[in-house]
Amino acid sequence: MCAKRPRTPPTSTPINTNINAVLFSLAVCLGILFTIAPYLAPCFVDFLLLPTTTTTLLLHRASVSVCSYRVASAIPFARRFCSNSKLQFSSRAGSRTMASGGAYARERRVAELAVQRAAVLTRAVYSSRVKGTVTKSDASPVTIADFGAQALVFSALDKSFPSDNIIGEEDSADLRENNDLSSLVWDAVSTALSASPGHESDLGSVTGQGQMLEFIDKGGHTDSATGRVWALDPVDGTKGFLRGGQYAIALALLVDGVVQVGVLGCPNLPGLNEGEEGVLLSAIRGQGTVVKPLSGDLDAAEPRKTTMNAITVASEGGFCEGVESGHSAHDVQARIAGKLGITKAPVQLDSQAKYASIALGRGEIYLRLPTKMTYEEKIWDHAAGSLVVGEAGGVVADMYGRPLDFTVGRTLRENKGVIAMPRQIAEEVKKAVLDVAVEHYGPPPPKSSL
Ligand SMILES: Nc1ncnc2c1ncn2[C@@H]1O[C@H](COP(=O)(O)O)[C@@H](OP(=O)(O)O)[C@H]1O
Ligand SMILES: [Mg+2]
Repeated sequence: MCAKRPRTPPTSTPINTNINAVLFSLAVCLGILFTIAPYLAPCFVDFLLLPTTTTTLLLHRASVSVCSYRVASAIPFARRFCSNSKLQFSSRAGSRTMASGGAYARERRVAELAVQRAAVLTRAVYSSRVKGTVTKSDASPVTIADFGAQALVFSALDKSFPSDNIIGEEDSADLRENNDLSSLVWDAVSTALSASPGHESDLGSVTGQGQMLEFIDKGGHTDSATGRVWALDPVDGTKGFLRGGQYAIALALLVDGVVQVGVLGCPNLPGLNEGEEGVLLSAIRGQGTVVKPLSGDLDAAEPRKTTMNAITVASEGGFCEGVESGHSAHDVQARIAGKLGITKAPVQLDSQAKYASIALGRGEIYLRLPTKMTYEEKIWDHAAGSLVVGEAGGVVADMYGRPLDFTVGRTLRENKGVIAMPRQIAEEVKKAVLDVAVEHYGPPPPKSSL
């Protein structure tokens, strides 16, 4: 696992920086002009009433001090003006890049392209007989697809955002102990690279097996609260992937512990057009959620805005849950659904395809109640999905109604369970979940003692 990486320098381009500087200066001048104009009048009076009298002297002094105060206050005015105009200044978090599409447009584009390229690999492994499954120390499975997709996405992050930190689900320990498996992963990576040429200036490449292992190990960062941190689940829902069910490639950018960009590639969800398979959802905080087909030229594809079903009572909706009964408590979820008057049978889907489905309006509520209170949800299982739903008009919380806290490292240790639903029914659902949760698991543990 890699050591802590250096602090993130701004990644804005010089052109953007220059534009910002010119606009900032203009705004300062405007601020000065508008704010000191009323106070210039006494100066003219002063000039006209020569020789100077005590009264005009006082007036003059007052106007000069008010003017200097106003000039000073023109700076924050300019800052506010520019930030309202979505022009950005370097922040403590380092930077956000600006492109024609606004803040974080470049991060979203690179993330989409990286997820799409990773999906080429996962799809090939999905339809291959050889999956190279090994069991990790936590008893969960990992495959050629998980390792290969992680190598491809991290090569893109390394190329486009070399100073950013990364939290990734996998590391290369199993591959370093097993050269046959490592060779199979390299075969999959090199095949996917040849099958999806282009965009090397953004996505980089992987030049050999050694570099592949190095890329896989770039995801060992532990501090999720500071600066720019990418969180990746290369194959979320590995059990679903192996079973022939749903899975997702989930990539998110956190800035100072807040998810700003989320991208979900869901190769097995029904596509946007008849006969198509796979969707690519992406969200930038404050800019909504859009969807594109997962295959094809992403730069040419028109992003389609997506919003959740704005139902006003929960009983009108349906809920989805995971397939694995070991990952969420189906019986508790059924009780909550009953309390809400939901009559439709639950839709079971693996992975963050659940977040994607409700963001696409193909369902309304997502319930994930813990099977054991000691389990800590992983940030890569929720970072991208929670923003995709939040920006599609949804609310994501834990079972006690608390917002997900992405600032506490690689897990969501301050939260228990996860629920997501349209904003319009959030209070109703949160209350029902809280009642059942308190009854079943006990009252919410105080923060930091979980
Ligand atoms: N006991 C448990 N409770 C909740 N989630 C668990 C769990 N054990 C594993 N998981 C997580 O559940 C994820 C899959 O979610 P779902 O059940 O919704 O498909 C897994 O992601 P990976 O498949 O990436 O390991 C894993 O991180
Ligand atoms: Mg996962």
